Parts: sequence; C-alpha cells; structure tokens
Amino acid sequence: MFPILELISSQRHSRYFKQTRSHFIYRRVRLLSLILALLQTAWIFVDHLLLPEEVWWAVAVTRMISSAAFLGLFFWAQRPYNTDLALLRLLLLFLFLSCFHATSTAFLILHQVDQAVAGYEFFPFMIITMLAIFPLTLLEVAGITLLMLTIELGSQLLRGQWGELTALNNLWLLGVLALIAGWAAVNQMNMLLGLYRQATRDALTGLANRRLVLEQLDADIQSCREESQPLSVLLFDLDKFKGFNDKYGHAAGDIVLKEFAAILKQQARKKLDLPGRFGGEEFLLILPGQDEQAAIEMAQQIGQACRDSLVWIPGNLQVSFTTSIGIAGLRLGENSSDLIRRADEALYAAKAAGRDGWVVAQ
Ligand SMILES: Nc1nc2c(ncn2[C@@H]2O[C@H](COP(=O)(O)OP(=O)(O)OP(=O)(O)O)[C@@H](O)[C@H]2O)c(=O)[nH]1
Repeated sequence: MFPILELISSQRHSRYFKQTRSHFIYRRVRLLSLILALLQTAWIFVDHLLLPEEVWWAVAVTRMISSAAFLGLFFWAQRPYNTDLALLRLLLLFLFLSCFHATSTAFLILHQVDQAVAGYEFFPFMIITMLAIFPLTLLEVAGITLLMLTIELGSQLLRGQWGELTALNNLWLLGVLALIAGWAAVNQMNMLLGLYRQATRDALTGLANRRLVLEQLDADIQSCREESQPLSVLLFDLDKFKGFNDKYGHAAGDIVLKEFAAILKQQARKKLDLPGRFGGEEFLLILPGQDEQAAIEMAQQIGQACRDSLVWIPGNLQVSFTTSIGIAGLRLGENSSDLIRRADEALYAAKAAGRDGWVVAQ
C-alpha cells in the first residue's frame, strides 16, 4: 500500500484504523465543545466591557444559543467509533462557530460597531486554524476549507463588501491559513498512521498484536450490539509447539508462526475480520457480524489449510503443522473478557479431545 494514498482519502484505511481515528476525533471534538461552551458564556462579560448595551444583549443571546449547541455536541456520545458520525461532529463544530460568527457580525454591522473592537474580525481565522487540531486527510481538509471560504464569501456578499480590497485580503488570508493548518492536519494523520502501525503490529507475524485485538474486540462488540449483529471469535493454539521447537529449533518455530499468520490473513474476510497474535503460539480471530455456524466453517477451512501446508524450514526440511481451535459466539450482555474466557475453555476442550480440531464454547 502507498502511504501517500492513505493521506489523500480514508478509503484505503483499515476498518480498525478508521475506528481509532474516529474515536480520536470524537474525543477532541468533545473537549473542544466543552471549552467553547464555557468560553462562549465567559466572553459575554468581556463583550459587556467592549460593546454598546443594545448590541451586547443580542450578541449575548447568540452566545448562549451557541453555548447550548456546543454542550449538545459535548453530551452527544452515541457511536464514538463511527467514522461518518465523527466527521459529522467535526463539521457541526465548524458550522456552529461559523453560524455564531455570521449572526454576531450581522448585529455588529446593524449597530455600526467596529468589528475590530471585540476581536470579531479575527473569528474566521481562528475557526480555520482549528483544522490543525485534528488528524485529517487531504480531501477532508479541502472539503472543510472550501466550506469555510464559501461561508466567508457568502457573508461578504450579504454585507455588500464583496470586491473590496479588505474582503479580498481576508479571503486570501483565510486560504493561506487553511494551507498551513491543513498541512498540520495531514501531518497529524501521517503521524497517527505511523504510530498506529508501530503500536498495534506484532513484529514477527505482522498481524495485530494483543493490545489491538483486545481494543478492537471491545469496539466490535459495541458496534455489533448497536446494529443487532452477531459476533464470534476463534482462539487458536498451535499443537505440540514446544516439541516442534525442541526438535527443529526456535528459528523453524518462527517460520511456522509466520506461515500460520499468512493462513489467517488469507482466510479472514478482507477489511472485516481481524486476525491477531494473542501471545506466543496463540492467535485470535474476530469475526464481526458472523454467528457460530459461520465461525465453525471458518475454523474448518483454517484447520484444513494448516494440515495442507508444507513449510520449508532450515535443514532443507518440509513440515506441516496443526492447530486446535476454541469457538465462541457473543452472548447477550457478555463482555470481551467473558467471551475470550469461553473461547479459551473451548480451546482447552479441543486440546483434551486430541488436538487438530475445534470445539464450540457452551
Ligand atoms: N519459535 C517460537 N516459539 C515460541 C514463540 N512464542 C512461544 N513459543 C513457544 O511455544 C511453546 C508453547 O508450548 P506449550 O504452551 O507448552 O504447549 P505445546 O507444546 O504447544 O502443547 P499443546 O499446546 O498442549 O499442544 C513454548 O515452547 C514457547 O517457547 C515464538 O515467538 N517463537
């Protein structure tokens, strides 16, 4: 995959990265909303010192309304891992600020108050620089910039300022600031992608590590509950792996672990299932939206692929290997720890039943 394409649009991001970034944006929007809600209210007192009484009232009411909107955004905690909702939250944050600016400016103009007095002229520039707070793709930055420029252009037309030198200068400045803040936003995205890869990948197999698997399982359980979808997990443990290591050496064991990871990647549904290394020679596969029956079919395919595999190991030898599998389908009210515990019990039962097989958790 070309990293540059991941910076242009989110189309190529894995479902897991999308969820992580969405949660990241969700938390930042919430924090900013709370700060803005408090600042909007506090600024009423500053306005009182700077604005004439008749405008102050109107602007104060506008501030209270926008404060309430920001509080609404702060308390809106539904589906924090959803990408569309994360971007909608971000858009609302920008729109609420722009609406406040447009309305308060209209009051100031109506009462012929110099906007520079209370810093209202500065507002659109502050809004656009907020882009830098979020990890965004180039297309998202371009979309928000276009929206902000359109709003500024629209308000210039309404104020009858379009074509004036100061108005053109404002548009130019907005564009330049958008470029700088947008660059910072895309840079954040790049950093987040890099850190995400480092923090979530197992160095030997390239699969998701235990940390990502556990985080993702929690997120998937929540999403599947919200959408009334089933979810299953498969827990794998390679058979007699200690004996294999002792007989052929640790390096040969590593080759088998990589081969098994390749089988998991091949069998898992692209961009839907998450295979991960759970520890040592234990692996977990999360199947969101799949019930126990589908999980059994997947277990059978993976078990067969292991039996069919012929792996070259040092000493010019070819070996195959087998795995035991514990299967568990999510139950009502169950959390990730309980689900994994049941899968582990099933895995233990599969080992006790002679290995190279699967058992569904009771
Ligand atoms: N080569 C290699 N071996 C590993 C790695 N991580 C864990 N192991 C080995 O995996 C083996 C796990 O063995 P056990 O859990 O005792 O069980 P087993 O021999 O697989 O037997 P059963 O699970 O009962 O079939 C240990 O010998 C570990 O050293 C690794 O990264 N590379």
